[in-house]
Amino acid sequence: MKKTKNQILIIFGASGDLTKRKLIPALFDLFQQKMLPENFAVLGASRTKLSDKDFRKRAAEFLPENKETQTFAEKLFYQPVSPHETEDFKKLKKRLEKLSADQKTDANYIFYLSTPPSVYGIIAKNLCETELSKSDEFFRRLIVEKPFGADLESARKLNKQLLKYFNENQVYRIDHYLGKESVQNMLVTRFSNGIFEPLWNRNFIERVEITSAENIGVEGRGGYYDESGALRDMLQNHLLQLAGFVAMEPPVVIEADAIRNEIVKVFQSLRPIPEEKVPENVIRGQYINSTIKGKKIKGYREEPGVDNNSRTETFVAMKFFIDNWRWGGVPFYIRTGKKMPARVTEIVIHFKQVPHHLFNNSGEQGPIDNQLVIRIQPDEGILLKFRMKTPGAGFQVQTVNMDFHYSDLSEVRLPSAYERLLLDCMQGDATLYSRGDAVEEAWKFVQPILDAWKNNPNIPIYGYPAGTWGPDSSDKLIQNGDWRYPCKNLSNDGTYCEL
Ligand SMILES: NC(=O)C1=CN([C@@H]2O[C@H](COP(=O)(O)OP(=O)(O)OC[C@H]3O[C@@H](n4cnc5c(N)ncnc54)[C@H](OP(=O)(O)O)[C@@H]3O)[C@@H](O)[C@H]2O)C=CC1
Ligand SMILES: O=C1O[C@H](COP(=O)(O)O)[C@@H](O)[C@H](O)[C@H]1O
Repeated sequence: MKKTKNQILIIFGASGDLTKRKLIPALFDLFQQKMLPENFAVLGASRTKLSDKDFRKRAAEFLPENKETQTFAEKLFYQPVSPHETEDFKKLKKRLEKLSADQKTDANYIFYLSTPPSVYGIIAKNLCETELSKSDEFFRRLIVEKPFGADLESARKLNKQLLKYFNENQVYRIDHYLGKESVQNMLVTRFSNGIFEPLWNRNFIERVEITSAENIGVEGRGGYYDESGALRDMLQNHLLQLAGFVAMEPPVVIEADAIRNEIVKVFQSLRPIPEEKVPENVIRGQYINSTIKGKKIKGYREEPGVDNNSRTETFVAMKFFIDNWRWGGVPFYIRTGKKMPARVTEIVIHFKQVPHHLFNNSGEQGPIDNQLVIRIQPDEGILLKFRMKTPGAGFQVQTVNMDFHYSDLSEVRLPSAYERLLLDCMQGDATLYSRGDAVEEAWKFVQPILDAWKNNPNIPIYGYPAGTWGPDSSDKLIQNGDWRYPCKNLSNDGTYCEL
């Protein structure tokens, strides 16, 4: 087990939603698992004037009411800081010196940027100018929340700004999908088994399908989401990273740069989709009102903070290719959307047909679809679908499942993505964080789509009733309309399901 040095985590934007809903609970879990260093403190920093006591009270909102919570809360402190006030940063520095001495934490600092991205640059600048960004003796790290830019140009600008004040190896760009256990397991599945890798290429794989469906809507984040949309919010980052893990070559070693080098190579091999080809390769949709199980569900345009005439996509599906030796000619299909029938993220590897169909007229008809389904969430695990003989006379065939669920492992506890990522950063491991060049490559791929939608308002945005699998037009993207629908209990009309 790696050693975690004594340190302080400073959260900018600590009065916000992410801090109380994700960061504090993740830290509490680490505390409970005894994975925090012996001497550790959290210093919340945002403009709202709060005392340590107020901050502890807010932080406890998503924690259980017990003695452990009280002990944990004693590690939480607060300092009002406005990103533009240099005086505040001087006070912050003094407070950190005092806190390090009182809590015996040493002057190892992680600065977590959980504010609107518009102030990331000024915070980095002020940290540098107060000499908090570098130290010969102690580590100084910067975690940057998403979104990392809104397009290629702004992402480049942000990278440039941050790298003026911090070195690349100090910057941890968070993509919480990489912190998911089942995403990391993809590396192990692929590279520690002899059976998958020989098949993992264009000779045996017909297509790859990645779905990340959410049954929730924008949940009070209408203002942010309406400026963003599914392409920026999910596809440019989380889903392309998943594609990177599926498509990458084996890294030389399991270390940050070795893995990140392979991811960048995948992104560099993405075949650009020129603006004029966007309509045939990328389908966008927006949920409209509907009735599910007798309950009326609002359409996206009725959500608070959303423009009544909004043309922001809440669903996007895309077909693309990776032009390299391993994947030449294999289509990748990605789709993500809000207000879909279920919360499910999975990767489906569809294998090619057998060269000759011996059992064509026996039992199940139609093409054989051998699938390896990597379930990212919920019910993390791996499913292999293959055909076997139905017991009895003749050669009737049927498809069966070999199904592994993480929950089958006894005493297994899956850490949350934020828990894993925070601990990694505390230990100086950037493997599961995005590197600047990869983020820019991903934006480079997505940029022509943003341009096409901006420059050509005639490209349709299809409505889809809340609670369905997106617009019908997205079916035309994939061969034979053949998306996998990862659902068990379909409603009578065949559109709504629960896992
Ligand atoms: N919430 C979530 O589930 C997720 C959030 N994120 C990202 O995390 C970051 C924080 O999100 P979230 O906590 O939801 O946002 P909130 O709006 O809830 O909180 C933002 C925080 O930043 C501070 N802030 C707001 N405006 C400014 C400003 N102009 N200058 C300085 N500080 C400001 C606010 O505190 P104060 O006014 O006291 O300064 C507040 O503490 C964002 O970048 C978001 O995109 C990413 C993934 C998921
Ligand atoms: O980054 C984001 O991710 C969430 C989905 O995360 P998950 O871990 O629940 O799959 C999404 O709801 C949000 O819009 C987006 O900003």
